[in-house]
Amino acid sequence: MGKKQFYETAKPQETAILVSVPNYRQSDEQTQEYLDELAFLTETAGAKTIKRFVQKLEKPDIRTYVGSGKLNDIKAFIVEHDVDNVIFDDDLSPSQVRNLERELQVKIVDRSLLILDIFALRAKSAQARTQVEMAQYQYLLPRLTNLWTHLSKQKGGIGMKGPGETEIETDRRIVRDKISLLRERLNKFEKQSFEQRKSRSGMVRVALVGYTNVGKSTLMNLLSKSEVFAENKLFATVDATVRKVVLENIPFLLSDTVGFIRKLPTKLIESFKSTLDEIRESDLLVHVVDISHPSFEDHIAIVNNTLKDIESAEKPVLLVFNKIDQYLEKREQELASEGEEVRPSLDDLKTTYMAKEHAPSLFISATNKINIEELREELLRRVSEIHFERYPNNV
Ligand SMILES: Nc1nc2c(ncn2[C@@H]2O[C@H](COP(=O)(O)OP(=O)(O)OP(=O)(O)O)[C@@H](O)[C@H]2O)c(=O)[nH]1
Ligand SMILES: [Mg+2]
Repeated sequence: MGKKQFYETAKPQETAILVSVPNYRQSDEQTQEYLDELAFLTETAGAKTIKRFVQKLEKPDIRTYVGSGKLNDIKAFIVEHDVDNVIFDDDLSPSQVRNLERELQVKIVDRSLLILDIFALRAKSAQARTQVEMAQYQYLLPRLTNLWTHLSKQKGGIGMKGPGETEIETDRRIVRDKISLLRERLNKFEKQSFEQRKSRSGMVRVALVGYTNVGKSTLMNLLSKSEVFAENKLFATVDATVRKVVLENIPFLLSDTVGFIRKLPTKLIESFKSTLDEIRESDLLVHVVDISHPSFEDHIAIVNNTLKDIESAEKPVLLVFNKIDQYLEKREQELASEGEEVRPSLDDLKTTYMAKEHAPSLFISATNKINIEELREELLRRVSEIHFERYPNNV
C-alpha cells in the first residue's frame, strides 16, 4: 500500500557498542538487565549492539566517563571492528562528550540523545513533533556553548574574544529564538487541548500509565474496540490517543499515554508536560505492569516516582499486571530446570499485592485475552463510583 519502493536500496544497519559504569552496590544481574534495556533502546533507534563494556566505579570518570584502562580496551575494539556509535547508559557532560569523541573518533551518544532520537522517530502528531523538537533544542543549547568555547580555545587565547565569541552568541541566539518559537507553537496546542477538554468536561477520565512496552496501547485497543459502544470518531481528529468507551451505559474517556523509563531526561518530561496533562487531569490511573519482566518491581517504583514528578501520585490507581502468559511460561521453564531461582506463583503475587495495595490487583494478558472480563468489571465499578459521585441523580 502507499508508496512504491522500487528503488529503495538496503542501508547497512548501524552498529553500536554499549558502555555502562555501575557503582559497587549494583548487582551484576541488575547491570545486565540495564544493559539489556539499553540494547533494546539501541535497537529501537535502529542500531545493532555488537559489544558491551562494563566498568565498576564508585563514580563515572569526570573526564572520560570510564577510566583510562577501559578506554583503551574500547579503543582497541573500535580499531578492530566496524563501530558507528558508542552509547552510554548515562547522560554525559559536554566536556565528556568532547573528550570521548577525540579519543575514540566515533559518534558518542548519551542516554538523553538516544531517547530523544527514538522519540523523534516515533512522534506522529504535530504536537508531539513540536515537543520533541523543543527538547532537542534544549539539549543542544548548553552543548553548543561548550563546543564553541572549545573551538575558540583551540584557536588560542588571543582569539577568545574575536569572531569565535560572536559566533557562539549568534548560534545561541538562533537556538533560543527557535525555542521560543516552538514554545509559542506549543502554547497554541495547549489552548486547543484546553478547549477540547472543556467540551468533554464532566465525563470520567481514565489514563493508562506505565513503563514503556508493558502493553498499554494493546490494552487500549482491546478495551475501546471490543466494546460495541466504543467510538473513535469524536476525538479522532484532535487527539488520537483519547477514546470514548461505554461500559453498561456508563461513558468514560480512556487515554493512552507516553511510556515512562528509568533516567528519563527531565527536559523531555518538561516538554511533554501538556501530553502529561492527560494524566494530571484524569480521575483514575490504570497502572499497567509487565509482570514477565525481571525488573517489574523497579519499573513500578520508577513509574510512581515519575507520577510524583508530575504531581499525580495521589490519584486513585488500579494496578494491572499484564503479560501473565509470558510470566507463567518463564516460570514453567524455571521449574523444569532445577537449581534455578523460581518466580513466585501468581497466587502468591496476588496475595502480596492485594495486601500492599489494599485493593484488588488484576492479573491479565492483553494479547491472550486472559481475565479481561474481570478488568472490565473492576473498571466499571471504579468508573461508576466516580460517575455517580459526580451525577448523584443520574441513576
Ligand atoms: N506476551 C504478551 N505480550 C504482550 C501482552 N500485551 C502486550 N504485549 C506485547 O508487548 C509489546 C508492547 O506492547 P504495547 O501495547 O505497544 O506497549 P506500550 O505500553 O503501549 O508501549 P509504549 O507505547 O512504548 O510505552 C507488544 O509487542 C505487544 O504485543 C501480553 O499480555 N502478553
Ligand atoms: Mg504505547
